[in-house]
Amino acid sequence: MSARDPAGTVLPPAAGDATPALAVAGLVKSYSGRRVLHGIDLEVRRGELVALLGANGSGKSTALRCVAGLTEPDSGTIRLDGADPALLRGARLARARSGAAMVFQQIHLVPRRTALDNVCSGALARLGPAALHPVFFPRALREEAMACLDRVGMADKALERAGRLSGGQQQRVAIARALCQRPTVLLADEPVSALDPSAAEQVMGLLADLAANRGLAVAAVLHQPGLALRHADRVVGLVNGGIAWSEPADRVGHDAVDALYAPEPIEEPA
Ligand SMILES: Nc1ncnc2c1ncn2[C@@H]1O[C@H](COP(=O)(O)OP(=O)(O)OP(=O)(O)O)[C@@H](O)[C@H]1O
Repeated sequence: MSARDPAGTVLPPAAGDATPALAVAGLVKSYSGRRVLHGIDLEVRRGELVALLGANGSGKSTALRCVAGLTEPDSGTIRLDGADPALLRGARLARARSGAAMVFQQIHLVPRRTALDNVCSGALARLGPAALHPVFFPRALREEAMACLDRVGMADKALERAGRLSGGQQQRVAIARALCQRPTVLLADEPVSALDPSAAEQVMGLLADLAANRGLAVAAVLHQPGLALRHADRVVGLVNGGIAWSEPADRVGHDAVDALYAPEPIEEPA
């Protein structure tokens, strides 16, 4: 079990804690008989931001969705904090699953509700369906949600309706909502694709900060190699459902990035 601060955020591990927050091995997934993931291996440690790059259809989102439990893999193992959700049932399964929170390009806040109420709903997995309705939000949850908003620099917008916030602000609120789930692993699927360059830099800086200073393990699918190289600790390149390379960000060369997006050679007729 990871150590947490009073607001529930994971703290950096004690020296010597070798269990990766996320360990994926041999992940295989097919849709309608067509294999789209060919045995993915991926580890993300607490304190680390890993960016996944690859062309459209290379399997990045499918890999994240398998980790989040939104898609069932054909085979392979996924361990969250050392536990394999596929082997768990009931409350233990729910606890393991809530260890991985996800944010998306489409932010999916409830626009009529305040930022604070949206963040409180991140506790749904812990508190049950009652957490869906603001009338039932306990005071301690509201305080925790405020701490999460503060962490993403949005405390001053807590009582603003979510629909009135800018795209970048909404994504920050969505990240705060994910934090309110008290995850160890934060999965971000194209978190900045809908944002302007300045907001994208800020949100990526926030994700890097949550990894470096809050001990979260962050895996982010990105379509902007520059953002990946600037903010990630490690970059993983996917090609056709397989991992082509995995390197510390400061060792990734332009050629390796360009190769991910090279068009498939057109086969000449015989
Ligand atoms: N629900 C689904 N049903 C059928 N095929 C799917 C489904 N989801 C994804 N695929 C297919 O799986 C392959 C990998 O898709 P995936 O969305 O994981 O790729 P991606 O790298 O995230 O792409 P993009 O950058 O375009 O979002 C694609 O060929 C896609 O068409």
